[in-house]
Amino acid sequence: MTPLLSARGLTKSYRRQSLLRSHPPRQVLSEINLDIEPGESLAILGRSGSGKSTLIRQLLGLEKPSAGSVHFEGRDLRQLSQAERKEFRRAVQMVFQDSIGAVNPRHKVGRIIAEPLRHLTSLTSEQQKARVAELLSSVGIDPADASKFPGQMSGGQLQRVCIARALATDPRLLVLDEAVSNLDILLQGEIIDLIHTLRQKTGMAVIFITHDLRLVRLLCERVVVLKAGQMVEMSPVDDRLDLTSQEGRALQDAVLPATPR
Ligand SMILES: Nc1ncnc2c1ncn2[C@@H]1O[C@H](COP(=O)(O)OP(=O)(O)OP(=O)(O)O)[C@@H](O)[C@H]1O
Ligand code: NI
Repeated sequence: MTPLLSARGLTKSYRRQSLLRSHPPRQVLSEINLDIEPGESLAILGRSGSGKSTLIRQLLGLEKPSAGSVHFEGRDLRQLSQAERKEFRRAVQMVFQDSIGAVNPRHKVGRIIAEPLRHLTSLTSEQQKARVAELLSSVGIDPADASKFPGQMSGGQLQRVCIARALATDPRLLVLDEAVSNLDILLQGEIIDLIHTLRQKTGMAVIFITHDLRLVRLLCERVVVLKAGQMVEMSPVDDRLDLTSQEGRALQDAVLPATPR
């Protein structure tokens, strides 16, 4: 089956600006090869600064890689037609870590969630309103809050608004970049149940960027470990989650509670 997304030789360097002298560009992703299969659930682990968000920005066509390519259902992102790009935007949705920065503070919650419906679907405004109410309820927010501004919502509520927005177009791939880590445990459970149900209902694939190995074990079938921009491990996830690479083991040991001495 054709992968949803296929990265080959994905490399990214950033020019380091400095007034005094020019530095050689810094390579932060090196030669990543990764396929995302329809319906799968993949975790991307790695220390802070290891390249997780940079990898996602390349995979989602939000940035141009310095080398390598990304294919969406077999089509090179660089050669998508207008219509194919619109379909790509509809099918692949993302929730960023920083939801406050991801919304327009002057737009009401209902308009924020309806954004992708307006640009990427042909729903009438009545149908959009109904879909927004359905989405708000599905993330545990009162549909009446559609008339609130972001400034009237808590951080956790806003994060759920962003998750609702990402789910608005029934995506085939949802990317969550540390998107539940700052929700309280109860809310995390509700969002994880929602994603689990959606995956069963619609076959939606999910990529979790997370430091939370509990989440990986609960929801993911495969895990990729990044270290300084390189993929150092790709393993299946079973209930034990036994990472094999040195970096994977270090991440695992770092989070397991120290065994009582
Ligand atoms: N626009 C940019 N310009 C220069 N360097 C960048 C840019 N974006 C990311 N980097 C660098 O690339 C490396 C990877 O950053 P990235 O945000 O992908 O890490 P991460 O794994 O998502 O980290 P975290 O877990 O803290 O979110 C970091 O060293 C970062 O400083
Ligand atoms: Ni990140």
